[in-house]
Amino acid sequence: MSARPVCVLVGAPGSGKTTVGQALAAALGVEFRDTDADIEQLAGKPIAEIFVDEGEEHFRTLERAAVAAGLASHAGVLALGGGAVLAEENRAALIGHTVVHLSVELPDAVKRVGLGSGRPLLALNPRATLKHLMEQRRPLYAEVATATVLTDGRTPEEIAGEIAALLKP
Ligand SMILES: Nc1ncnc2c1ncn2[C@@H]1O[C@H](COP(=O)(O)OP(=O)(O)OP(=O)(O)O)[C@@H](O)[C@H]1O
Ligand SMILES: O=C(O)C1=C[C@@H](O)[C@@H](O)[C@H](O)C1
Ligand SMILES: [Mg+2]
Repeated sequence: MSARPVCVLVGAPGSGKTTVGQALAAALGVEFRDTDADIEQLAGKPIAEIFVDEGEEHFRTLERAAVAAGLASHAGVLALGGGAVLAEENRAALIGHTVVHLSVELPDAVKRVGLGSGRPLLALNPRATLKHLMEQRRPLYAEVATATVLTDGRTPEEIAGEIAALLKP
């Protein structure tokens, strides 16, 4: 069945895509879907294990397929993995969609991801890695976003409420 998401969420690790996405979907009364969870379900193992067993390139291949499938078939809120915007194919696929960038600055992102457990790219030195990832990706999130919502110092419910208001026709 063909459908399109009411809202696609992008942002750095710890920006709250999964947490805010679930709150937003509940507020709108629609389903929530997360490409990271789709990939784990398809692969039958956690993302951290995919990185160890098959490598990041293989993960990115699975991610491009999960992004394309989600954009083509999910009618609710769709959260993308933090690195999905790195692929030109994914950025092109997002054109024409309602894409909200959950922006976060380094201090809040570090607090939220903690020691980076379950996030293979952040396993070593989470603060320095996050700083680098965020600098590299900020222009890419801005490129695909149709709106940017600030998340620092705000609760997931407040953020979801702002996005829900933005989505009203
Ligand atoms: N606005 C917020 N305020 C405080 N804590 C938050 C906020 N948003 C998310 N968190 C917490 O930060 C952690 C990371 O959030 P979440 O997993 O939703 O981020 P994400 O953007 O989906 O990350 P990833 O890219 O790794 O999937 C969780 O423990 C969550 O409870
Ligand atoms: O920032 C990233 O590159 C990633 C973020 C997560 O959502 C997962 O998609 C994976 O751990 C890679
Ligand atoms: Mg997530």
